Amino acid sequence: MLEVSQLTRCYGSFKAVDNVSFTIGKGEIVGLLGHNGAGKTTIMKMLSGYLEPNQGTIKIDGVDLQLDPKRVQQSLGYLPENLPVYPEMSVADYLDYAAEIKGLTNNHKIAEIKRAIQATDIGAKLLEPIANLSRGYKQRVGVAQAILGQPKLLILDEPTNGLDPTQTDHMRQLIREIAKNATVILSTHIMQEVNAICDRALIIRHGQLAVDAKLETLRFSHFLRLVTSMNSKQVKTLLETLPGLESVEALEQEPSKAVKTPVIHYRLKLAEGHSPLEVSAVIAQQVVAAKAQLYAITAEHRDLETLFREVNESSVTVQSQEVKNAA
Ligand SMILES: Nc1ncnc2c1ncn2[C@@H]1O[C@H](COP(=O)(O)OP(=O)(O)OP(=O)(O)O)[C@@H](O)[C@H]1O
Repeated sequence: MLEVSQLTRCYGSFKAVDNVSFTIGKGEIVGLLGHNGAGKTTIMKMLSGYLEPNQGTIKIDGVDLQLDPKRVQQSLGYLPENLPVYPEMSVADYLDYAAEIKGLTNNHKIAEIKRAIQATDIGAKLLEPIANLSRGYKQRVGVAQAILGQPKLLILDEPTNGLDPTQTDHMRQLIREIAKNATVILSTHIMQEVNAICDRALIIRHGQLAVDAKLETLRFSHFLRLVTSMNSKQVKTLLETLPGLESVEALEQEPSKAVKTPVIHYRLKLAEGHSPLEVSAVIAQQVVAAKAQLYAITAEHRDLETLFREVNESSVTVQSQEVKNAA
């Protein structure tokens, strides 16, 4: 659906976006994350055709944005960070104007405006001047103009910026609804946002793509929890030979001999490049084959805030295997 290849953009001698490549499939909701100044808005502006890259290409459904900007722009919707809304215009007039710019005409235009009003629930505000709207309603008007014409790709720059918790909730529901028929890329520096609505995260650090992975992959840490009746000596012997494991740590005291079937918790560190599911399956087989009790084996979950901090403070880079394979 969206193919971005080696995208680079400089402001004077400063490289704001540096050789960024990724692809996004149909129906995905992808979060573009990064600290203030990381380069998110610059990427969004290039994806929307508002800003030209110095290098690289952007293709939507195989069509190059630079070679055929009009055609590509008709299939995308863009909510910019700062809405270019005209304060003196009423909501209805503004949507009519936005629909004309998108090339919509006659009955199709009217039907599309109605659909966008309904989807964003702004029917009660149609005759209000935009200047009188709350921040949340302005944002909804911005989304309404972005979804006119049923774009295949929706680019949302900080869609919940400045919204209160209720408005944020509404906006997230709306994005999920829109994603049923479109691919969505949204920028944010709020990790809960990504947790709440995205399938995948791209983390930008100093203009470069540091992480491109599905959320389910990012949430896995490199640790497994094993609960078994085996004592630590048995566990170490059994698991020593497993290539997928780096270390084993017993988390609880060995029980006294008086207890018939001990229950011992272990934390196992996965070796680099090994999938938690794969290694868990092998461990489960080994424990059962040794005729010991297997009470539980689970992957520890990592919180995304920690990952985000690590990525920004160090040189952590993550490219998940699924994403690489899909590319
Ligand atoms: N028009 C411009 N001229 C010069 N420098 C710019 C311009 N626009 C952005 N920059 C710089 O490029 C870098 C990336 O900016 P960008 O707005 O893309 O970051 P961002 O990740 O969207 O940040 P934020 O989260 O604060 O919105 C920043 O260092 C910024 O100061």
